[in-house]
Amino acid sequence: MAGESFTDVLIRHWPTALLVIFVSYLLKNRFNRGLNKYPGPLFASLTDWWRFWDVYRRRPEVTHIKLHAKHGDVVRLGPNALSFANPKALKTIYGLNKGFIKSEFYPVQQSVAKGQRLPSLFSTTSERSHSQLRRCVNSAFSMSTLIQYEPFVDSTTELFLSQTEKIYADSGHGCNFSRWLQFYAFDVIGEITYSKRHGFLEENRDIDGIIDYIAGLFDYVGPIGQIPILDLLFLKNPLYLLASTYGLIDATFPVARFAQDRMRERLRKDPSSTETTASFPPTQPDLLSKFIQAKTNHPEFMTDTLVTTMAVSMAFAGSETTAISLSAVFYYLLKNPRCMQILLNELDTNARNGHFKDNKYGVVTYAESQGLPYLDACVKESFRLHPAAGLPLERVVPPQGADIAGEFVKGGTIVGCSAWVIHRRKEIFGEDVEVFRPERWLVGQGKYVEDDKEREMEEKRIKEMVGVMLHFGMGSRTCIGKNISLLEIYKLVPTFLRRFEVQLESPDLEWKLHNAWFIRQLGFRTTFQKRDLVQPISKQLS
Ligand code: HEM
Repeated sequence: MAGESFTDVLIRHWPTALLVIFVSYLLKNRFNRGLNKYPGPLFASLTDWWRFWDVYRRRPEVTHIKLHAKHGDVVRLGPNALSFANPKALKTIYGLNKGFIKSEFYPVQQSVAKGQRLPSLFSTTSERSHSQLRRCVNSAFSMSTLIQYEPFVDSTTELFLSQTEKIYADSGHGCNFSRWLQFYAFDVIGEITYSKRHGFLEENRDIDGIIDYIAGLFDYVGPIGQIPILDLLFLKNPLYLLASTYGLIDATFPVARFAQDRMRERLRKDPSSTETTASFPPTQPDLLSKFIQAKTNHPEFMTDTLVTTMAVSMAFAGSETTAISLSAVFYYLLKNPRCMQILLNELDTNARNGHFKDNKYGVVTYAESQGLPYLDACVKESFRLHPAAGLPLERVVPPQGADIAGEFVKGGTIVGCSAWVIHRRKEIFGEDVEVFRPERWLVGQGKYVEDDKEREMEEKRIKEMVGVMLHFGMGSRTCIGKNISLLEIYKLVPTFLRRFEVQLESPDLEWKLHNAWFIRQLGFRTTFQKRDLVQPISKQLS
């Protein structure tokens, strides 16, 4: 034994040595940055595989709600990850200039074209390039620009209505409504971005498998994003990307391919440059034309690759999320016939009073939809109960550490809030947080309020609810496409309900939720019957 070197001892006792290393690793994780003081599942404090497994089982939002109900406002979800349920945490974690950056969860979502990662506005963790890019493209998403996109939404909406009538209402066939709404949302984004629909609605199928591809990617992103380094073994494997760069395999995402084709159609090569300039501007400015304009305005920053990335990320960030939110509004209305009836009354009364201009096809303008308070309450209530993003929006605490809702958290810790948890805070939203009750968004809860003081208090109550809603995120990384999605939702819901009577195929069945970062709904099947469009009284009299 004497004279035996340390290496010899290690080799001879390798099982014990491995065990010691493993236990030390777990203990290091357990006491990481002093996070052992926070409650949560024991396994979560030892390894990120706990949250990987939880997300992989597809209902992590239920776990998060239960954990916060059991342990309170701060729960440990990983060796280096905390979830906050206190709405006071929102301002610190997502507030402007607070120094919190997106975690490594986000780059897992980067798409790939010709072997190159495409860091997008959504997925970049660099605050510097994010703010530069956001400045370049912000105006394309402003409220005042919105009006330019309305004709695109109208044209896809008219197709959606006629196809619904032809394929479902006339035949009496049942419809996978969430899928049908996915086709709608993807086609609208195609039209707003490129003035060209992907063609899902025309053909009633997932063309080039684009929708299933994106769904599969989100299925991947959810769990892999809990241990982001795993991404280097799979989709961002350096060898795979290298092979793709040299054209040995094609790792280009189908949505990226669609975008590249549209870019080629739109652009011509400037002979004096390797970059491109716009050639065939569309008659109606679309997002792509605005991104190309941003390149002309900011040549020092915007490149062709960034223009393509912006276009691709519109489909990634804007289609599934909008489809999910549309499904939620229809589903909750169908499950709550009382609310559906109030909304139908609101639509029919307004139609009789001549509020809507289009009484042939029933398409409601965005401006008209803003005069429908019960519709507004139903949309807000759906966003509250079913926010599309189903995981905490992760951020990394700046190096100096930060005080978050009364807790000092060390720099480098991953922190976040989940909209599914925040939107169920009883002190903000009321005791009945699990109930779909649009009236909570109305002054006086839908009853007439005479007293000014009471009205003021009611407005304050609603403002407080609005202030903590996290469905579009918050702060500098808040959803840039919010106005576009609201344009779609506020137009489609009333338009569709004017034209069709919607029924659940099996009223007693619940839908099934599938949390793949965004929470898709499965098994939401409906039937449609044509409704006679309610006409203005003036027209009926003449
Ligand atoms: C109801 C529909 C939508 C929902 C619920 C939604 C939700 C969100 C959320 C929660 C974030 C913040 C993510 C985070 O902080 O981690 C976000 C960011 C973003 N969304 Fe949306 N979104 C919707 C529609 C859209 C649309 C239609 C587009 C594009 C046309 C879009 C493009 C983006 C982009 C580019 C970002 C990143 C913004 C940035 O970091 O500056 N979204 N969205």
